[in-house]
Amino acid sequence: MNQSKEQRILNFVLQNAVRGDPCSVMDAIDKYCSQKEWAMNVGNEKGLILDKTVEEINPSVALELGTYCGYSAVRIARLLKAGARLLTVEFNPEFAAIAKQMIEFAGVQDKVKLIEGPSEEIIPQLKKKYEVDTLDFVFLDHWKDRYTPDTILLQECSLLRKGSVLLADNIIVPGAPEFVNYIRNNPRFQCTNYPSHLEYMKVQDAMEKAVFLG
Ligand SMILES: O=C(NCCCCCn1ccc2cnccc21)c1cc(-c2ccc(F)cc2)cc(O)c1O
Ligand SMILES: [Mg+2]
Repeated sequence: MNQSKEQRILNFVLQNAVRGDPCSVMDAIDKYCSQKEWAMNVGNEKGLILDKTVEEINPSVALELGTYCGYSAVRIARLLKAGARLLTVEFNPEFAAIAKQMIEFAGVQDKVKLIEGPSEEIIPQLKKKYEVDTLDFVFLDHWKDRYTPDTILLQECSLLRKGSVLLADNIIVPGAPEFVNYIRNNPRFQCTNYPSHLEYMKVQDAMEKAVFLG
């Protein structure tokens, strides 16, 4: 049974990165996906925007929608203070299995809770089943047509508080036009656009930050 691309990425990390060193894991994934096989990790250029946003907020509780191979989960978790945690949601069981191994190899497993399932099912469970009060930070990187309904669902579930920060990937490619329209015209959010490039490509992309005003 021939391997998936995601398994090849994990194997490259296991052979080329240093166990317990998150940066070496990120570097190995970026090296493989820029030189061998493209993959939809947030990458190092947009990753720096993600880093700065996480460092600015210093979240106690963060949510990621769209784990994929775990690149951004490792990227976020490495910056979290003692006792802080990242909940990351992945819909595809194969990707979740790869991400679990990636997160453990990077040594950030104590800060990360990987949850398998669709966001519309998981978000309503966060308070009771996952003991979340409110979310300090949310990274949107899953189905682009779920960014808006899930942002609405987060509000309906009282998971956002004054100052909660959303950061959305792929505003240009593949694009999230409905989300951009929703969030920029919503008086309860203060938005900032961060032009960048599609991971590993010379193609324009952007991230959108939205601060919930309560
Ligand atoms: O599609 C993208 N990501 C989403 C993958 C599927 C998410 C599924 N999923 C995960 C959790 C979850 C929870 N609930 C419901 C569904 C859920 C994506 C695509 C591109 C891209 C692709 C081709 C191209 F030519 C250019 C760009 C680049 C990116 O950076 C991306 O992020
Ligand atoms: Mg993305």
